[in-house]
Amino acid sequence: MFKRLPGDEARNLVSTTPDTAVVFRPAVLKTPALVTFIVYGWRFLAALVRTTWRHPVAVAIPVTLGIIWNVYGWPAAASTLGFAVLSLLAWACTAPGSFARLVGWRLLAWWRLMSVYRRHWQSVMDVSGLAKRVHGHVYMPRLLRVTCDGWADRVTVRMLGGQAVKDWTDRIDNLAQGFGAASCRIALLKGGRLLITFPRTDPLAAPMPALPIPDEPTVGPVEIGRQEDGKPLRLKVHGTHVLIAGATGAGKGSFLWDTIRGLLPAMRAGRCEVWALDPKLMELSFGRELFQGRYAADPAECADLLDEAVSVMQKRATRFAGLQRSHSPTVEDPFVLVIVDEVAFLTAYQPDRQLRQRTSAALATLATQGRSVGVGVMAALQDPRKEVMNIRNLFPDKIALRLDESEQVDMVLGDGARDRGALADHISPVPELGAGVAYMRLETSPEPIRVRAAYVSDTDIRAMVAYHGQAA
Ligand SMILES: Nc1ncnc2c1ncn2[C@@H]1O[C@H](COP(=O)(O)OP(=O)(O)OP(=O)(O)O)[C@@H](O)[C@H]1O
Repeated sequence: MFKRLPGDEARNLVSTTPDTAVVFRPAVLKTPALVTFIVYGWRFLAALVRTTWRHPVAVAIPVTLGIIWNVYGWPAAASTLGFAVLSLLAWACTAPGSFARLVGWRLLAWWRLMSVYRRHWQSVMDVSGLAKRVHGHVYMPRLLRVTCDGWADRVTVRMLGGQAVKDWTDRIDNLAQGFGAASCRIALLKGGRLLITFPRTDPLAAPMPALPIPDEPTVGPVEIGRQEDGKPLRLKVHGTHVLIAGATGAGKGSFLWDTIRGLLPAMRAGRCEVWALDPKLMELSFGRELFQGRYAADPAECADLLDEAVSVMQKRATRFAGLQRSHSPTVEDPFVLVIVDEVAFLTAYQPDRQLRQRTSAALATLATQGRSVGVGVMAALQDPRKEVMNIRNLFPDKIALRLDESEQVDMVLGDGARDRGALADHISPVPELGAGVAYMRLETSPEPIRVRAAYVSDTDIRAMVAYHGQAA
């Protein structure tokens, strides 16, 4: 039915309305053969120039081999080809890193471009509604570039004029399924250009054991796990406040214990103190010796401890005023990290209204004034609604573990985070697959990143207590 017919036959295709009153007959215009040749010749030339411009190496190889064949005969061309292949193999075996960077990922990118993205581009754009039809003409977003690394394909796209980033973020599922990936992320590169990341593998699929305790005392970003691209996950705690939200069993405890583990040498050296508020009595009590008396579980004691932190903060602010604008941890003025597990117990579920208000006020004061004087807050909670945690916006860095509802993702990570690919409500509830997996949105980078915290077991916590005790 859709076969192209020569003009003479097309002219005879006649269709009518059901009552045969109106007859449709296609108009056939005869194009001179010369015009057709010129058009096809021009298109061929343009494609040749475009291909040479875009893929100079890929074009140079067959052209060089062709010249050698022509001048010296086919055995010389075959030997050159064999020598080149063997050299590449030797390079790949002896220096796989540089081979992958300079050749391997480029070849893979070309292969993925041809076999996946260019092949399915039109159909995926059409079906997902990203291509537009105006007066019978189809406008297609342009596929500009594909690059690869060990983790993902990164596809650069030019949007259609008039399209918004939201048009694309609304279709991340269509794009991922269309190109055979499990998920995808979308980021704006510059006006009109998007970078779409399609992960090929998942380095976070298996749980990670606890990381070694660092050798050097540091309060700088502490390594607590791995990022989706396989790079180490370093969490900044000094000079910020961190909010961690996740349903029960999502693995919030891992983030708390990994952070304490990373700070342990600094704690032992006296340059960092962790103050623990553990209203559930289940999480931080296990290593309470580490907190050197700054541990509270009873709500009234928690409020007292928070007031003490506020007083430390205010005294420092008075001393620092006019002398320094940022804090460097010392034994005299250590970095104080106030960790609050299940903060909602204190700010929302606490029946004593006065205590509730005192706790909320102290937390808000710390969160607004603490970071420049070396007092940080790391709070964990299950329910991120505003009624439960009305100061969640005071935390510059946010982590969303598995959440029960899709609306909760933006409540934790901020507006638009889920559209940008932070599918925290899709994280698996199976502990081996999903516990400790989270999306992070940092103050310094609005794009959410997928991460997994290492699992700190009870044995690891006991070892941490022993390590800390050695110095005392
Ligand atoms: N990083 C991790 N990797 C693999 N498994 C983990 C990780 N963190 C936790 N788990 C598993 O998930 C279980 C629940 O973890 P955890 O108690 O930390 O969750 P939670 O979010 O603190 O839950 P709750 O709010 O109920 O206390 C743990 O017993 C452990 O088996």
